Amino acid sequence: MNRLPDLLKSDSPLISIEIFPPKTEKGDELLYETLDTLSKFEPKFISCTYGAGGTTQTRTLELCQHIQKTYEIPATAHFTCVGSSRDELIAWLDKAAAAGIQNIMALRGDAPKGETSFKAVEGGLSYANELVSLIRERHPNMGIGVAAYPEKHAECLDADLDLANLKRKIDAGADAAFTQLFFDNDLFFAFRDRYEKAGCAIPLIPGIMPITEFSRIKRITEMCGTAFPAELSARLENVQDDSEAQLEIGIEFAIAQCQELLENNVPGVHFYALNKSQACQRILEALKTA
Ligand SMILES: NC(=O)C1=CN([C@@H]2O[C@H](COP(=O)(O)OP(=O)(O)OC[C@H]3O[C@@H](n4cnc5c(N)ncnc54)[C@H](O)[C@@H]3O)[C@@H](O)[C@H]2O)C=CC1
Ligand SMILES: Nc1nc(=O)c2c([nH]1)NC[C@@H]1CN(c3ccc(C(=O)N[C@@H](CCC(=O)O)C(=O)O)cc3)CN21
Repeated sequence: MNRLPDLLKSDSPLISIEIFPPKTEKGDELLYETLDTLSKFEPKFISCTYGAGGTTQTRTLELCQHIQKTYEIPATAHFTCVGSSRDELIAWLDKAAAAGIQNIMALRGDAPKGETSFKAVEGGLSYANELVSLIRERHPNMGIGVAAYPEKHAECLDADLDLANLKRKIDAGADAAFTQLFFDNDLFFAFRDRYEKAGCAIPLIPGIMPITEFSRIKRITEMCGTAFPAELSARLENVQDDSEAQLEIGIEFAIAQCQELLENNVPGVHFYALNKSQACQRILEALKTA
């Protein structure tokens, strides 16, 4: 009952949380605190990134096991094609399944730091749809999430082509699509219309990143190719030296954003909590009482 297709059958929205493996002891402490706090809201799953933003690939499975054992919340392991041959990918998938992981976020992955474009290794895979096919072939019962880009993936020159590439991942057997983070709901709604018209039939779940600090969000939106509304940017710039005020603006914005999405029938919300608890805690509290 912990696989994505089962989790999606529930009547309540699919609330999920994304974290990343820290590199330092202090980072570990922050993560464990965050998990203690956010697990109380009983998210349907907690996902852990794999080599994202220059972080490590080696701790994803260990942290997923920790989540399942400590909180009895299903974990979703992110997995990418970066740096691995087909045989190495298969070995990791077998290890994940043996570790009790029942859901995988199947990604191509970003180019490693310092490199400008993604290059498959010899005997490796080039696109996420190939990874979805490989998972379906080796582990037919695995729940599979894939990434969707309301504002188009930065490398793809054409929005319709990018949508066709998303459709390939769906046709290969993905169970749900999770969007890149965005701040403009109208962009999401326009994308959802195109997604449905293109015959994409699996649940499309918006990915939301609460703003916690202006400098961090600027760096992350650049990495993700996400538009930042001018009005929001101006409001944050006005309080450049006041981190409390930035956090408050971020929380208020995210609550309103999530409420509008839920009023417009999204199947859930995936939170890019990224090891911070405070903003998500306040947002989840507000959504519960709304
Ligand atoms: N490491 C992690 O945990 C996470 C990584 N990501 C990032 O998402 C981005 C890409 O990953 P995915 O969306 O899974 O990649 P993808 O393979 O779906 O798409 C990558 C690019 O290739 C194009 N493309 C896809 N399939 C194609 C095909 N068969 N033929 C020709 N072109 C094709 C797409 O339009 C896109 O521009 C990366 O930037 C990835 O790192 C997102 C979330 C978490
Ligand atoms: N292109 C792309 N790549 C991704 O990896 C990715 C997306 N998009 N979109 C959604 C989420 C956001 N991701 C992120 C974003 C930021 C950090 C991050 O804050 N990293 C730390 C690194 C800290 C460390 O090295 O320990 C940071 O402070 O930037 C991690 C994953 C992963 N996902």
